[in-house]
Amino acid sequence: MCFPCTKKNHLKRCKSAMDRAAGVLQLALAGAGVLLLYRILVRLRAEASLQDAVVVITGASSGLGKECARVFHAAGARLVLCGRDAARLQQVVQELAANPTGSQQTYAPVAVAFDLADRHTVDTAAEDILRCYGHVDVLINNAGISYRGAILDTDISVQRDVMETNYFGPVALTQALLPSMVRRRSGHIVAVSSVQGKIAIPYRSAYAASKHATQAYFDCLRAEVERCGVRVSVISPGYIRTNLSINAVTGDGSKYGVLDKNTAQGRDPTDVARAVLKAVRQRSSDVILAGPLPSLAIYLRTLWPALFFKLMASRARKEQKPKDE
Ligand SMILES: NC(=O)C1=CN([C@@H]2O[C@H](COP(=O)(O)OP(=O)(O)OC[C@H]3O[C@@H](n4cnc5c(N)ncnc54)[C@H](OP(=O)(O)O)[C@@H]3O)[C@@H](O)[C@H]2O)C=CC1
Ligand SMILES: CCCCCCCCCCCCCCCC(=O)OCC(=O)COP(=O)(O)O
Repeated sequence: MCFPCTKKNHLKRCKSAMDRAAGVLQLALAGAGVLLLYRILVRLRAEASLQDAVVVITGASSGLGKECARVFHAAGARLVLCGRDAARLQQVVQELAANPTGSQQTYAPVAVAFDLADRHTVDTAAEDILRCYGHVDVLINNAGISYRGAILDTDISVQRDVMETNYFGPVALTQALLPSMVRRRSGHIVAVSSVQGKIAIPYRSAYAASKHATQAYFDCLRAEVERCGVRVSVISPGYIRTNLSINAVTGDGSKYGVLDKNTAQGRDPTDVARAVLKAVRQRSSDVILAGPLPSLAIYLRTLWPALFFKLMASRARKEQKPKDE
C-alpha cells in the first residue's frame, strides 16, 4: 500500500509526484537563498556608501540635526553643518572632532552659518557649501521652527515667517544644490517633515501648512529627478525630545518658551537620527516614525475624513482658550 496516499498499487506514481514536489521545494529554497544573498549584497553596498560621502545637515546646532551630525559623522561622512549661529555650530564641530569613533575613518566637520529664512543668503550659502568639497552627496533639510496659536489671533507675518524657515528656505537650498547633483547623476535629498505634514492639528496652522507643503514639494521632486539619479526621502516623525516647542513662535511672533509635555516625552533624537541614516542607506522614499495613534490618524484622514475632522473639531473645542469663548 502506498504510504503517503494510502491507495493500493499507487506507490510508483505517488513517489514520482513526491520527487517532483521535492524538486520544486529545492528550487524555491535555492531561489530564496539567491534572493537573500542579493539583498544582503545590495545592503552591504548601500551601507558602505556613507564612508567619505559629503553630507550637508541644516539645523545641526541642536536637537535632531545635532544627532544626525553625530550618526553620519560616525558613519564616516564628510559633514557640512548649517545653522544660524556660527558659535553653536563650531561647538558641535569641536565635539565631533574630539570624538573619533571606532575603526571608521572620520572627518572634522565644516560649518556654514546662514539664515534659511533670508532669501538673499541661501544662494551664497549654497555656493559656500559646494566650495567645501566640490559636490554634495546627501542634503538633509532638517532645520525648522514650530508654532502655537489660533488662526484668529495670528498675524499673517507669522504665517509667512514659518513658511520661509520651514518651506521656502529648504526649497531654495535644494534648488541651489540640485543642478550639481543632476550633473553628477547622483545625490540624495532628505526632507525632515512631521506627522503634521500628513495630518493637520488645530492651533498648529502655520507649522502643519509648512510641513504639508514640504511633503508635496519633495514628492514632486522625487518623481521629477528619479531619472537623473537623485533620490528623495521625506521623513515624518512624531514627537521628538528636543527644544522645538521652546523655540516655537506664537501668533504675535513672540517665543512660546515652554517645553511641551508631548515633546518632553517624545522619542530619543538619537533613535530618530539613526532612522534618518537608515532611510538614506536604504534610499527610502517616505518614512513615518510614529506610534500607533498618529499612524491610525493618518489612515483615518484618508479613509474616513469626516470622522477625522470631527475628532479634530472636538480637540479644538477642548483646547479653546477662555478668551475665545
Ligand atoms: N521635536 C519634535 O517633536 C519634532 C520635530 N520635527 C522636525 O525636526 C526638525 C528639527 O527640529 P528639532 O531638532 O526638534 O528642533 P530644534 O529647535 O532643536 O532644532 C531646530 C534647528 O533648526 C535651526 N534653525 C531654526 N531656524 C532656522 C533658520 N531660520 N535658518 C537656519 N537654521 C534654523 C536651529 O538652529 P539655529 O537656531 O542655531 O539657527 C536648530 O539647529 C524640524 O524640521 C522639526 O519640524 C518633526 C517632528 C517632531
Ligand atoms: C484614531 C485617531 C484619533 C485621532 C488622534 C489624533 C492624534 C494626533 C497625533 C498628533 C501627533 C503629532 C506629532 C507632531 C510631531 C511634530 O511635528 O511635533 C512638533 C511640534 O511642534 C508639535 O507641536 P504640538 O503642539 O502638537 O506639541
